[in-house]
Amino acid sequence: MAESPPVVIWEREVRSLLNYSELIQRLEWALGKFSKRDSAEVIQPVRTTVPLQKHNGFFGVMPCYMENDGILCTKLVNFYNRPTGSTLPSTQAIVMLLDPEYGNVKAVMNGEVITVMRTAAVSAISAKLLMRTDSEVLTILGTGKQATSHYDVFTEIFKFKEVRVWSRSKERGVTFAGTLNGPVTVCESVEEAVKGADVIVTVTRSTEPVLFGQWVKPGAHIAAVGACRPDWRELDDTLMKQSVVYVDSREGAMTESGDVVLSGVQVFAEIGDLINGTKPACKEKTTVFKSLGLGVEDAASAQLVYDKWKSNVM
Ligand SMILES: NC(=O)C1=CN([C@@H]2O[C@H](COP(=O)(O)OP(=O)(O)OC[C@H]3O[C@@H](n4cnc5c(N)ncnc54)[C@H](O)[C@@H]3O)[C@@H](O)[C@H]2O)C=CC1
Ligand SMILES: O=C([O-])C1=[NH+]CCC1
Repeated sequence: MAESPPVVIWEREVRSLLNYSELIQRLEWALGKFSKRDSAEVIQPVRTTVPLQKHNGFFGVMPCYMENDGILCTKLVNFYNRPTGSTLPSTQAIVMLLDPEYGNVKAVMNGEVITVMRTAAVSAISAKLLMRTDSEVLTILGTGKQATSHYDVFTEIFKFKEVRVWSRSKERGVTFAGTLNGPVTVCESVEEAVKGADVIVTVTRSTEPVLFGQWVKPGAHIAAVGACRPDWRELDDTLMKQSVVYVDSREGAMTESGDVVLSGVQVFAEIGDLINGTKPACKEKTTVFKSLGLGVEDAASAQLVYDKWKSNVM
């Protein structure tokens, strides 16, 4: 009912309502709609970001309206470049689902779970579309929250023979390995971790390149998830220039991605173009999927949480 106060669906409940197979389906659907650039399907501007200079962070506002589907949503997200050793969280978020006709907020949800799960699910979609079918080795660079969700979804939906992980500190790598639901090889250096890898996920808070083209096997697929500011990098120019570059949003990449903007590469396609069949998947080439995170991904995920929550309470 329009007058009811918003329901609050928090961390544990959001986690229990989401699973990767449903999330992947919904996100493929949403990314395909986004790339049609049809305003009745999706209106989603590039995220507005307000610098929190004193705290080395950014406040992001991520609205999205899907008129044909009656979904109106916004995420509020704070993300920080915390100094090493800081115990403060690097991402905090809430997601609000609104009634587009009445204008009220229907639900307020924990946004951290949605953010870690939908980001990992979108990277998995990129790998489904762009990695070679004989891929055997997955490498994850970084050992934070996104590293965990990426490990979970990649090992759930693909069958890699080996998963490797690298952290700047070996000790953190070993601790991280102990938290996972499966085996992983902890590597001492990025070069060792990515040697011969078929799929590489970069989920660091680095602002300088950590992954260099000279180390990457030709034909590998890279899902680059960190470096979400125009002056931040995770990948070097060589890697960007030797790869076919896919993004979640062209406008987002040209505004927010240091790896795209500073290397001067051309974006080849959006992931939604692949889903819609309007651009090809160049699997035989080295491919980079530069992920920045979209409001439409949060909207589709939040609607899924809400639909499942409603079917549980009715
Ligand atoms: N593309 C997207 O949709 C999203 C991207 N992100 C970004 O993904 C990245 C990872 O996020 P979380 O896992 O939540 O962060 P986190 O703080 O949990 O983990 C970050 C990891 O990066 C490592 N790290 C920090 N500085 C580094 C450096 N200079 N070189 C190498 N490693 C370094 C840390 O040790 C840690 O392992 C962040 O940059 C975040 O802003 C977050 C949410 C969505
Ligand atoms: O999509 C998202 O929520 C974010 N992308 C970069 C930091 C947070």
